[in-house]
Amino acid sequence: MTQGTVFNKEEIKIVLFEGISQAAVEVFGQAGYTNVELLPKAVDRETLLAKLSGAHMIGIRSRTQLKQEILEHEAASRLMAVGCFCIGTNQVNLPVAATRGVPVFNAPHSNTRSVAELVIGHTIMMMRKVFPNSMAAHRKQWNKSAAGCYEVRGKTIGIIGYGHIGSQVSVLAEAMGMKVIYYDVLTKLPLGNATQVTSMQELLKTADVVSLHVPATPETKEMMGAEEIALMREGSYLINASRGNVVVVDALAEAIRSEKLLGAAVDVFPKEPASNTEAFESPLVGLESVILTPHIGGSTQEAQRNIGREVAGKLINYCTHGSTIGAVNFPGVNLTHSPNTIRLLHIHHNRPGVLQKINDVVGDHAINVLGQYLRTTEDIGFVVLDIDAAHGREKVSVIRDQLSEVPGTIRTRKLVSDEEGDHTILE
Ligand SMILES: NC(=O)c1ccc[n+]([C@@H]2O[C@H](COP(=O)([O-])OP(=O)(O)OC[C@H]3O[C@@H](n4cnc5c(N)ncnc54)[C@H](O)[C@@H]3O)[C@@H](O)[C@H]2O)c1
Ligand SMILES: O=C(O)[C@H](O)COP(=O)(O)O
Repeated sequence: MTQGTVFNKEEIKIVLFEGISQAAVEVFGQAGYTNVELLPKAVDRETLLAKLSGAHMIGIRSRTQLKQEILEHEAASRLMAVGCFCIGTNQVNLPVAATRGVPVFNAPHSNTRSVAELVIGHTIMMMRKVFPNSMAAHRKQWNKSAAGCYEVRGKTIGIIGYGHIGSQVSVLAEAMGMKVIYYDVLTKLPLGNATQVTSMQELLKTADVVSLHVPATPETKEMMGAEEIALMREGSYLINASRGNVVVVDALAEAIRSEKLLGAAVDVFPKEPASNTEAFESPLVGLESVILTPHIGGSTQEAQRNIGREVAGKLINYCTHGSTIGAVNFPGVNLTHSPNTIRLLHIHHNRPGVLQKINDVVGDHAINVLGQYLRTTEDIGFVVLDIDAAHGREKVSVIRDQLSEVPGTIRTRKLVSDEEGDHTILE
């Protein structure tokens, strides 16, 4: 019989990469998770593997790539959950994480306002040529001129992707007197006086400023190439604060050089430096009507603090209670305290017969099951069994061992609660 390894909360190893907010460490600490290492930046592959070794949970932002090779590496064998302390989760191979029994959590809302504000800032800065004039002034050159400078009032902003960020850009842009049109693959409720258009082509032909707010998917990869830029109005502007590979950067650079576009603002790039010490390279470097920002759309104190709290909370809920609410690659089961129970988590491939086998194992033992939960996605099944602690840990360990033998099992975990129902020990 395998008893499994017992970990108290303070033994759960948590590594946070990429300068995640101290607020996360505080939230972990308040919940009893004190073994937290906070690294200031993204690390190279070797350091990543070294830090992963023995880690139960890790936190990353957009730079750390958790590819199949990393997730399947021996160093990641203890990895129980991943927190993306940002919105995007495209840096993680989500299906592989799921089939390793590793739920991935993110913060889908916490930095959206920060991005929307930056986009509005970019819009005004571009249309008033603030950056080239400011840089000239720093060189002691006085460029007082109205040439090529415009108010945003009365102009049309075209938003591609009307989700959490796009819709907030819509509200802020309208408050400044802009007309808002948007294109989305889904029918979205228009906020204020915004209007949904039926094709991206229509939007590109109409808008004075085009702002991209789509996720990184195979469909959005290079969705703004030379052909699409050619459809844009002469002398219009493009903003990309979504993901770098949504735009073909060479095509954008060419459109700026030919003055087809009067300006652009770009916060995300197909290739971004892994750390602040690495040089930034892009075909857009040196084009002064392009505002370049180093992927700082969500980089505000407010956003980072909120993200730190939100994602740390989700990881704690998973570790302590097995709750997967908010996971992007896993069936969502909302679990809380359950006094005097031993909770078994069974993660399995979602294929016919697994559930029957689980029930057979449980049925073979005369036990009092206080709660049973099941959620599935297309690929993954997640069963939670709350067993009366009166049956004792030994007996439940036998059941766990048998459940681990069920064909299709990915992973099992055992959480033992105290009288208050806090699952303090993980085996
Ligand atoms: N620059 C930054 O620092 C920063 C910060 C946060 C988020 N982001 C990025 O911003 C993007 C949007 O974030 P969000 O929170 O608004 O996402 P969201 O999921 O709320 O919204 C995305 C919208 O895009 C739509 N969409 C998907 N595919 C599309 C397509 N092919 N054509 C048109 N519309 C499409 C969806 O239907 C959805 O409405 C993501 O890529 C995210 O990673 C960047
Ligand atoms: O996906 C996100 O939330 C943004 O791209 C921000 O990423 P960051 O946390 O690496 O700044």
